[in-house]
Amino acid sequence: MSESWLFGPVLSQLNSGILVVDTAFRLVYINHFLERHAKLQLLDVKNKVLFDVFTDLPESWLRRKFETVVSLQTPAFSSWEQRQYILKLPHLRPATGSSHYMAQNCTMLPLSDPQGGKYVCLLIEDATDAFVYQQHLQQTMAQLEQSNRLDGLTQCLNRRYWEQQLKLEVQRSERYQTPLSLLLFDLDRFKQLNDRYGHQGGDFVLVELAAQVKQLLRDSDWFGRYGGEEFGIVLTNTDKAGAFEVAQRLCQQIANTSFHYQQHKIQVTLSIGVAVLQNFDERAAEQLISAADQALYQAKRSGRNRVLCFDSGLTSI
Ligand SMILES: Nc1nc2c(ncn2[C@@H]2O[C@H](COP(=O)(O)OP(=O)(O)OP(=O)(O)O)[C@@H](O)[C@H]2O)c(=O)[nH]1
Repeated sequence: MSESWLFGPVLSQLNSGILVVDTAFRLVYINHFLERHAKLQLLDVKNKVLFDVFTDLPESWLRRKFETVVSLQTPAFSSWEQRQYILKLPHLRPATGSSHYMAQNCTMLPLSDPQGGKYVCLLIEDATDAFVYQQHLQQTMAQLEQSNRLDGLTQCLNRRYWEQQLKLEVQRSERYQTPLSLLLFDLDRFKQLNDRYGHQGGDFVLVELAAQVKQLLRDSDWFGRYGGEEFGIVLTNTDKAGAFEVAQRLCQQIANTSFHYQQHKIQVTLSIGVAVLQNFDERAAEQLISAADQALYQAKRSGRNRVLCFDSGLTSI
């Protein structure tokens, strides 16, 4: 008994693409799924060369694949992870991020007719759901990684990540014999500011200040929030003179800035401690922080709104 009554409806209802070519790459068959997605009719394309009908195909790759399938008489596969699609077909989903085309898992099957004619059948399975899911996952992972590094309020680096970078920079500095400096700065009389403008006013100043500071730094510097209103900057490839210059510019620029909060113009000043990497033992990063912290403490004690450097003695500029 012939089963053609069965195959016709099944092939036309199938939610996967079927395409058959002979050994000269002439189209023998496409099913309804492909007619619909590629906006073609089998009658119009039958006997035409595959690459003339689908002009975007990876021709030389596909020729090699099909020839191997015919000569070895074994199937070949291509997943969307290796090659997102073979046939450039639009997908039917509303928004899928970076791709407008259907991601595909493809199987290439060797076929023979009763007269011994050879063919390749390309089965195309729509894998766009898996592709979209993976994209969302990657985006979420990237966002997570980002938020793991940043301080939630000011969007500069959080202390943990900043300290990791400081340690790495100390090692790099040792390996390449380059100078490394550290600034620790703290807002002056920030408690008064909070008392006067409320905690939200204080937060506003921290956010705006961080944005200003970022603009003054190089991409290679590491700017992080060390604690409440205390921040640290690792200045790569920067010696004492360079670090002083950056610190002073920062100090002056912030002192000359007004932060506009509600109807208020808020002025703040910074005290900054500077330290330069001098030894390379395993506690070098901690010692550098401690030296900058001592300089910062002295800057506070000697009147605030100033830069002090820690070296053999504490030097004011
Ligand atoms: N708004 C706001 N305030 C914070 C935050 N973190 C810490 N603070 C406040 O910062 C203030 C720091 O006060 P102090 O350590 O006394 O220092 P100061 O008033 O800045 O005085 P000096 O450092 O001596 O100039 C405290 O009132 C903290 O509550 C924050 O995330 N947001």
